[in-house]
Amino acid sequence: MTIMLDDQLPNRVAVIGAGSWGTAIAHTLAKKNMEVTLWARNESIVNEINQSKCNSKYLPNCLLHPNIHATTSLQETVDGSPYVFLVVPSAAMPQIVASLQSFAYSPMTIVHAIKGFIQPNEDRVSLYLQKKLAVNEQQIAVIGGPSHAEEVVRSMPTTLVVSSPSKNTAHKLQDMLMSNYLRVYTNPDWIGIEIAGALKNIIALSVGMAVGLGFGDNAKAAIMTRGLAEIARLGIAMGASPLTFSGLAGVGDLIATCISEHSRNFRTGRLLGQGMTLKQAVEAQGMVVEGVRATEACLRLASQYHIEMPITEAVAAVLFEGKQPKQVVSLLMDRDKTTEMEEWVLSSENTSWRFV
Ligand SMILES: NC(=O)c1ccc[n+]([C@@H]2O[C@H](COP(=O)([O-])OP(=O)(O)OC[C@H]3O[C@@H](n4cnc5c(N)ncnc54)[C@H](O)[C@@H]3O)[C@@H](O)[C@H]2O)c1
Ligand SMILES: O=P(O)(O)OC[C@H](O)CO
Repeated sequence: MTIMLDDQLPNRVAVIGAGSWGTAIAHTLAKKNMEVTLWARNESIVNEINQSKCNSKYLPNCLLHPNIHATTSLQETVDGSPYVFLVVPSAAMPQIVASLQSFAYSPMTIVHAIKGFIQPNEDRVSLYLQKKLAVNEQQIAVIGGPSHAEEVVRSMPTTLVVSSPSKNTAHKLQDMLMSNYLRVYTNPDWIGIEIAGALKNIIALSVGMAVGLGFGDNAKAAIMTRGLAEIARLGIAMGASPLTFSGLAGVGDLIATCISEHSRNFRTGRLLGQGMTLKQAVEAQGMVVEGVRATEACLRLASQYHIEMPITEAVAAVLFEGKQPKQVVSLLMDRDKTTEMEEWVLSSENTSWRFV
């Protein structure tokens, strides 16, 4: 394996967000000999990380690398760091960005690992960063792919995908993150990676509901497959490459999220299927459930781009219209008959295999 030598990696990096994924990314970078400053908004989490090398709320029973120093000061976190990893829930972004603006932060490279859109305009995170910070697209990168923090922090084999309009940045990130248990691919389609990462959470909610209702593997496979079809339809309309949806950020992350006990989205859906209210099911996680906000954002995007998204609509009916998961099954099963190939007809110039 050709991996960049330690002296070619930055000495210092910053990670904003000490939840599960921010902490796991900080640990990963620290293990590659980088000094990591990790921002948490909560003083008790900062103290626990600095004193006991633990983040017991988000990653219980994990010993974190000593190269991690936590702080509640955002300015201290980013000062002198050429790479800033942004790993907070999408809902926290306006607040974080406003704080960065308050000390006229001018970043070198921002790498985000956020799987959601920024409301009220349903911006992709990279677009939001360009609008709000003094940063051009060459200075932004995104991390996607099937990656539960709980497994990464335990050095369990995992793949990620990184993307940036700057090829150098993508390759640098690949070197910064890659190790004998973490294999990192590059992919030039950062639009597709952002969209796939946000939308798979909606499908995981839906698979969770099906499991909560007692349905079987046929239903899970159907929702994942047709879910991927609707993710790809919207993604392609928004400028993504169709190929990304068959890659790690697409089908890879969809599988990891829809089948895993680690997934907060899957577990929330399952509790909804078992009869809990949305509030109860989300509170039971104690962590972010990005799929709820993504459903709202996705419905607006689907309407803007004139894309049919029946599974997302069914999830929205449960989340926001008080419908029971059992009631929306017929919304999906009783629709007009159709062809499986319709998205390709929409997306391809190749007419040789169309049913026309
Ligand atoms: N957990 C994973 O395995 C994983 C993997 C890949 C991507 N992600 C994505 O990473 C992002 C962060 O998720 P996470 O799993 O680390 O979340 P989490 O729920 O584990 O932690 C969220 C962190 O953000 C903080 N936070 C919440 N609201 C905030 C606010 N308004 N301002 C500042 N901080 C706030 C919380 O205190 C907490 O430290 C999400 O978009 C998620 O989809 C998560
Ligand atoms: O726990 P979830 O549902 O937010 O999913 C975590 C990651 O995105 C899986 O790749």
